[in-house]
Amino acid sequence: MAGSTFGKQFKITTWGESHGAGVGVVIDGCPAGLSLSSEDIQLYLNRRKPGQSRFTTPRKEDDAVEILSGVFEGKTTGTPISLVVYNCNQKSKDYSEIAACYRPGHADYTFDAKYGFRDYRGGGRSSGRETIGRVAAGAVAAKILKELGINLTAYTKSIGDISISTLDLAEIANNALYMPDADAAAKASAYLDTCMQEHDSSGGVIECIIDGMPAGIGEPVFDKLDADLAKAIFSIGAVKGFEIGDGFLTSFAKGSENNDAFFYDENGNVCKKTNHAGGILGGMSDGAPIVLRAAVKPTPSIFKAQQTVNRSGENITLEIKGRHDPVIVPRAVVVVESMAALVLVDALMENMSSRLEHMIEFYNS
Ligand SMILES: Cc1cc2nc3c(=O)[nH]c(=O)nc-3n(C[C@H](O)[C@H](O)[C@H](O)COP(=O)(O)O)c2cc1C
Ligand SMILES: C=C(O[C@@H]1CC(C(=O)O)=C[C@@H](OP(=O)(O)O)[C@H]1O)C(=O)O
Repeated sequence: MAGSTFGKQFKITTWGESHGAGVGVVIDGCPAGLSLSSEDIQLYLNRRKPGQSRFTTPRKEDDAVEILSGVFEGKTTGTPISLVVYNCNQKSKDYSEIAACYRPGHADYTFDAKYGFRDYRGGGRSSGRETIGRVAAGAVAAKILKELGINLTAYTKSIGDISISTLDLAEIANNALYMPDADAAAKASAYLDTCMQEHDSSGGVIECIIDGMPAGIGEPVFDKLDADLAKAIFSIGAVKGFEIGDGFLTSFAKGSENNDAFFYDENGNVCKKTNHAGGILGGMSDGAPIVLRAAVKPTPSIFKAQQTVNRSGENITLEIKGRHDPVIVPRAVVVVESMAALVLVDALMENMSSRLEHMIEFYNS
């Protein structure tokens, strides 16, 4: 199975299945000298782990991370960092019927079409559990970014048609939905309760704001910063839409409305009066905050009866059993933040070879 490796300089390979022994990641290309502990990583994993509230899968996992390599005396050594989380609460019996049929909206059919054989337990490799490796690596990337004064903040922007109308950052960690608006969180919770009573699920939108990114990061043409971010975010299961800045809304605007006017601030820095571009122009950061959004579809495994087919050529009615997220959005907030962090670290590393004068300065210093 190819495609489990992401990044060029700061490279990650995730591995593992939802009902296998465990899941994890190998990070290759992390610079030596970063202070790193399992607690740094655990803080991120705790935001993603199952069983956090009535709006997450009831599967009980601590998702406790172990650092197997690459860290010595509390600091990264520059060698591969291997991180593991053991699976402790698999209930594979729930998947005995799914082994012989295809859940609408999940990857069962396409896995069978490709490989002719699949680990059907818990969705195998296509489980949301695969994102543990991404988040563990994202925690390391975010720590590097912090050293450079770059900070990422992600939150739930909407659930169903209930959107935030305030951006109270202190509120994000106060509600189970990671919404920066207590009123919207209360309304969204009531909506999700109704969805759950109806044995249904909901989608929503995640927004991520990145502050402190210097201008000029990202490679023109194929490796544009926005293109790399799009690939990173689209690689998360259940993500069906991606936007930078005004995104799809730019199609309704006129050039005079959409262009962000430049001006010099009192220190002579180039600034913009608005940020419709979402912090990226020509595939390179423009110094304004990078603003991206991901649209997340409703959880495919719902308890409502659904029409599908089995592997014996029959049309059947499927009633899924098991433990599923009634909404993926809140658990995916930290996954989006982590994937964005991975892209930014990689782009910053790539950029170190963009100017001869920088190389001379570095090697002669
Ligand atoms: C954090 C996270 C949790 C998820 N939880 C579930 C779940 O409980 N049940 C489910 O059917 N799908 C869940 N998914 C979504 C599936 O993994 C995803 O829909 C599936 O792999 C098919 O991929 P696609 O939706 O991108 O086409 C989750 C995804 C993520 C990122
Ligand atoms: C356990 C997690 O979420 C799982 C994601 C998932 C899916 O199909 O994506 C299906 C369920 O798997 P299982 O039936 O094996 O418990 C969720 O519980 C996790 O993300 O850590």
